[in-house]
Amino acid sequence: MDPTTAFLIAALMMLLNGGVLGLMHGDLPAALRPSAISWRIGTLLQACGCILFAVQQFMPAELVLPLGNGLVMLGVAGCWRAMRQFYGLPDRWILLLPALLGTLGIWWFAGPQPDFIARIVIASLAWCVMLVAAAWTVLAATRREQALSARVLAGIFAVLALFMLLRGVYFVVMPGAAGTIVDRSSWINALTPMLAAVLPVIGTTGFLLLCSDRIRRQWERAASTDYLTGLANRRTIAALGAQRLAQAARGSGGFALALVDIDHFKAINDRHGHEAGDLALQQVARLLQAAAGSGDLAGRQGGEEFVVLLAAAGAAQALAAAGRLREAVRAQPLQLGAAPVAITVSIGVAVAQGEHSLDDLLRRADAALYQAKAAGRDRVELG
Ligand SMILES: Nc1nc2c(ncn2[C@@H]2O[C@H](COP(=O)(O)OP(=O)(O)OP(=O)(O)O)[C@@H](O)[C@H]2O)c(=O)[nH]1
Repeated sequence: MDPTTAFLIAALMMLLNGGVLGLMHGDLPAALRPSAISWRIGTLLQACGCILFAVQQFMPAELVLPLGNGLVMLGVAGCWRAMRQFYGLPDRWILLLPALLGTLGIWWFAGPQPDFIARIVIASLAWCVMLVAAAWTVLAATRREQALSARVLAGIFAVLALFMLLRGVYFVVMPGAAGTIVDRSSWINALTPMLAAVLPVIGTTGFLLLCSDRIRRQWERAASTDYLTGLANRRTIAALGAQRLAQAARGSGGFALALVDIDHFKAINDRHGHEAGDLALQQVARLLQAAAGSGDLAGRQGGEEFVVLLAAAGAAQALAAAGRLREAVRAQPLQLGAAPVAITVSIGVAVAQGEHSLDDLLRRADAALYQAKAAGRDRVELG
């Protein structure tokens, strides 16, 4: 296929893909929309640039080359910006610098000082800088958010950067290979529009997968954690507790459960307001999590009641761990303005003894908690 037709087909594919992303825009969560808009603008600019490349024989070179290259490079900058927005990184005007410098260089070597090789080198460099930066943005983020789609997208950026680099080197090493980028005699010119279409076409699919992966993770997090404290919620505790109970029943590791209840919590709400009550819950959650051992898991059971799954070999170890939880909460009063509010917790502990139901263990811990409350609160009892 000749490069002109290839550029036109590539532009059409880019516009169609941008259009699909546009149709899905309303379904994306508000937080992802700015990034999706930047990606769409990026694909649109690249498509416009490709159309100009396709019709470059019919227009003056000093106009069409800086304009076409400028549009494509700004489009790549748009995709890079989209990635930064996706990962919550700040907007920086410097993101536009490679595209602007590249356009300026191409204008200079198309008009005042015509030089095909210089134009290719400048365009290759500008592309490489932006693509490597975009790949780096995505790869750095995948350390926090491990998504296969992110790796695929980073791979697309990296492969394109490599192609642009090799293309630049090819034209420098083979100076007579072609006179323009739509010259049919060069095989690399036939490949260029196809590879230029990879980012706005395949990359758009990767971008949509990235969005759907982010949405799935957010839903999973929302379904498994408590919205107020960020701890595991009752559903997660039930699932993980049942797992650990089964492991303990098979003899692989001891397991105990601590049911932690804030003392006189209603009084905090009544005296200082519901918001202060929420702050108290958040503080207790933080302290329990910090005091829990590496193999333990703290969760919010509901209201002012927490559960800590303890990797404890026996009653003595479980009581010691629960004692540390109680001390940690007691040691840090809630700072509400000038007056610190003392917070204590009562804890009921139950050690797994071959039960097969977490509810049985919870019932024992609840009975122990009742004893702790009845015995004056701020204490630990074994069930
Ligand atoms: N601020 C706030 N309060 C909550 C939340 N969930 C439950 N509560 C309140 O927690 C209080 C629980 O009070 P009670 O069950 O009487 O227990 P208590 O005052 O802690 O007394 P003891 O457990 O006997 O020491 C009620 O006033 C609930 O309204 C919440 O998410 N935020």
